[in-house]
Parts: sequence; structure tokens; C-alpha cells
Amino acid sequence: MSKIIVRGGQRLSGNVRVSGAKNAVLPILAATLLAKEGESVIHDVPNLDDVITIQQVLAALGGKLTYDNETMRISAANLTSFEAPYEWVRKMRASFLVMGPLLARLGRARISLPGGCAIGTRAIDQHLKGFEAMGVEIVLGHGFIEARKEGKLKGAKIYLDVASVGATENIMMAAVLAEGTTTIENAAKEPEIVDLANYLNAMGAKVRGAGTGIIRIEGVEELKGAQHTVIPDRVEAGTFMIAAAMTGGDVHIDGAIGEHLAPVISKLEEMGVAITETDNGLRVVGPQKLKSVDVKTLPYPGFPTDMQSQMMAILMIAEGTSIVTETIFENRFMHVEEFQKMSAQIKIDGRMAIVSGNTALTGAKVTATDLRAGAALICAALCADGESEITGLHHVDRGYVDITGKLAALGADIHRVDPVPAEPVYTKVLEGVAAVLEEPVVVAAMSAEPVKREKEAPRLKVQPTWA
Ligand SMILES: CC(=O)N[C@H]1[C@@H](OP(=O)(O)OP(=O)(O)OC[C@H]2O[C@@H](n3ccc(=O)[nH]c3=O)[C@H](O)[C@@H]2O)O[C@H](CO)[C@@H](O)[C@@H]1O
Ligand SMILES: C=C(OP(=O)(O)O)C(=O)O
Repeated sequence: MSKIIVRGGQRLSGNVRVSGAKNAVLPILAATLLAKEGESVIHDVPNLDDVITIQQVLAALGGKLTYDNETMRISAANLTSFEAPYEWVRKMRASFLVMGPLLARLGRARISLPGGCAIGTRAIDQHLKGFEAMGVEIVLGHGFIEARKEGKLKGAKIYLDVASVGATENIMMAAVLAEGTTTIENAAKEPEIVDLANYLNAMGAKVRGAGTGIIRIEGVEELKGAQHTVIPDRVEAGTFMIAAAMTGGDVHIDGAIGEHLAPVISKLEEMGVAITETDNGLRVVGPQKLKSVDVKTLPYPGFPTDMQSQMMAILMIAEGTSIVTETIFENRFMHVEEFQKMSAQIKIDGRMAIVSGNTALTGAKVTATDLRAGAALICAALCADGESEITGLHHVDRGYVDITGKLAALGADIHRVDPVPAEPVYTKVLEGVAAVLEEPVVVAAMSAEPVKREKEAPRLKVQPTWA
């Protein structure tokens, strides 16, 4: 089992570079499927497990991809499938974002139902409501959503009951090739929505109003591949801000965009952290003593739910009691039990967590229960007394590029231990796969490259019920 070992007590200092945003790159890579001709060249693509997953999804749908030095090149001229099976959607919910592009390009999509996940039920009704308003016929059954529309999708006026990030993105991507104009009301306003709209417009789309509550999309005939640079990851940046502040450090976060982090900056400033904007990032200086604050997660521009657990980590060592209210996901307090193993004093009351401050954190063996919980446990371990061992790293690897190396470069006493893969068992599995496929299989193990086969392996084709 992979683990991160941290010995607390080191003050962080120096410069850390923020990678491209996971939550921006995933919809953008899904949107590359919309280009009937030309290559898309996407820069600052972070080397994350979620990026490898979406890369495999795109390749299986017929996309041709290469990934080198944080640049991904994608051609999607010849799509060969309209199906996203359970294996992908289970691994990464954002695989569901291929539904909008597939409907726009092929008028068909067969997508596994994403179901709930650790942090909440995570409904998809608003995505489906949007597609149905555009004339798509949707049938649910056997764990799949089967969707089709004869001819082009029709522009529509769609009011979202909740300002869902994913639904806004999926509907935007479906609408860019629709007949007529689509209006999304109560649209999500996150910076990742604006980044997606910028990429779509570079492809030739007509998207207006992204970043506000009303987005208008005028459908166009065709889109072409385009160049785009992904925005820096505001959650990764926010995580380093908290790590710096918790250790009383002095850290420059290279690439962080202040405007994207306004609620995090405000709350940290209220706590006594000094934050200054520089030409290309933010400088964060932790104070001697941190003050407690109350925090409530909200859709952008409110305090991001993806920073809630890291914020809770810093509140544990602030002076006084703080209340953290989670309004986006109903089950996003799983990290509390892990923090308690590190001596935290936190009580949960429904959607509120009451955090007693002034805790002298102690090192412990803890498990990342989700992606941001993992990051929060690392932050806590950085100022805990003694050694902590953090497992459950498959969550962390979904969203942080080399968090261990980046923190070590800032002076943290941190390292990662990965078990050596058991070669004979692995080879045996590959031999088994090759036997089933009746073909040799060559896999680039532990690499960011997509799985390589000597020739395209036969895929299981599942026909939609109406075929
Ligand atoms: C890949 C990606 O970008 N993930 C982010 C995205 O997730 P995601 O796009 O899944 O989050 P949403 O904004 O859709 O979900 C927010 C809330 O709306 C509810 N909902 C959503 C859709 C729907 O059709 N019906 C419905 O009721 C969800 O259950 C949840 O309670 O935004 C979240 C909220 O900022 C972030 O935490 C995730 O990191
Ligand atoms: C919840 C998150 O991501 P996802 O929507 O991909 O699960 C996250 O980035 O914290």
C-alpha cells in the first residue's frame, strides 16, 4: 500500500508552482470530442490519475491522443463509440461529462449511471433535464442512461434548480452545436466554467455570459480543434496557502490567481494570515497565532467545498472555536474521524462541525477518505507532533501533482513510499487479458501514457435498446 510519511514541525518557505486545474482540464478534454476537424492542443494539462482516466475514455471513443510535457494533442475527427461504461464513470464521475459532447456530435450517448460517491449522492437530474429540454430522448435502465436525438439538438431555455457545475458544463457542450440558441439560467459561475467557455469559443463556438448566472449559447454548424492553456488549480493553490499558514511559513504560490481564491483569502486574512498579490501569484506568510473563524461552503463565489477539509485542518490549531457548515455535499465530514486520531476536538451536528481550536496535533496513522480529505490530513500532519502516515493515496493522486515533492521542496519533512509492483502477478494478469483478447497486449505500466496495444483490441459493443 502506498503511503505518505510526514514528520511535523518544519516551517515551509520558498516558491511552489501550481499545476493546471483538474476541474478545468476534465471538461475541456471532454469538449475536444466536439471538433469534427483539426487538432486541439491543450497546455498545462496536469499529470493526474483523473487526466489518465479521461485520456483513456477519449481514446476508447475514437480520439487520437498524445501527452508530452504537460501538453495534450487530441484529434476527434472519427469517433467510433458513444458509450462510457461503468469502469470509467465509477473511477471518475467527471467521465459523465462526455455525454454533452457525444450528443452534440453523434446524437447518441450510452453512459453508465455515476451513482453516489463518498462525499454525497451527487444527483444528475439537472444534466438530464437540460438534455431533455433540447429534445433528447432519455431512457434509464440496467445502470445505464441511453440517450438519443434524431437530427440536431434544439436550443432551449433551461433553468437549473441547483447551480450545478457539471450540469452547466454538460449542457454548454451539448448546446454549442445545437440548432438555435440555448439559455442556461441559474448557471454555475465557477472559473472552470469560464475556462471551458473560452476553449469552446476558440473552437468556433458562440458562448456568452460564462461566469455569470445566465449563459447564452448560439449553436454553430461545426467546431474545429483549438489551442488552449488551462487555468491554474485554485484548490491546489488554496491547499498550499493553508499548509504555509499552518506552519507559520513564508511561501510564494506561483500561478495562483487571487480573484479565483477571494473567499479563501478573505477567511485566511480574518485569521491573521498575511497575503499579498505578486506579479505572478500570491505570497502567504503565517502569523504567530491564528484566530478562529466560521466558514460556510457555497457555490462560487462563495467558499469552495473543495477547500472545506483543508480549512478545518487550520481551524483545529487556531485560537477559539469555529463552526464549519457544509451546504454542497451532505457527507463531506468523513475527515473528522481521521482528524480525531490526531487529537482534534471536533463535534458534528448535521451539516455543521464545531471545531475546538488550540489543539496540539499529534502524529497518527490516518486514511484519506476522499481527495481533499487526503490533502487536509497532509496539512495537519505538517504541524503535528511526531510522525504521521497517510494512506488512501489513490484519492490524492486524482487531484494533486506530486504533492509530496512540492512540499518537500518547501522544507517539509515528507516522503512517499510506494510498494514495488509484484511483477509475476502483474504479468500473469496481462497474459490472462491477452488470452481473452486472443492478441498480445503491451502495457506501459505506471506511466501517464494511455494503455498501448499492438493493435486495437476488440471492444465489447453494447447496442442501445432502440438499435
Ligand atoms: C470535476 C469537477 O469539476 N468537480 C467539481 C464539481 O463537481 P460536480 O459538477 O459534480 O458538482 P455539482 O455542482 O454538480 O454539485 C453540487 C450539488 O448539486 C447537486 N446536484 C448536481 C447536479 C444535478 O443534476 N443535481 C443535483 O442535485 C449535487 O448533488 C451537489 O449536492 O463541482 C463541485 C462543487 O463545486 C466540486 O466539489 C467538484 O470538485
Ligand atoms: C470532489 C472533487 O472532485 P470530483 O468532482 O472529481 O469528485 C474535488 O475535486 O474535490
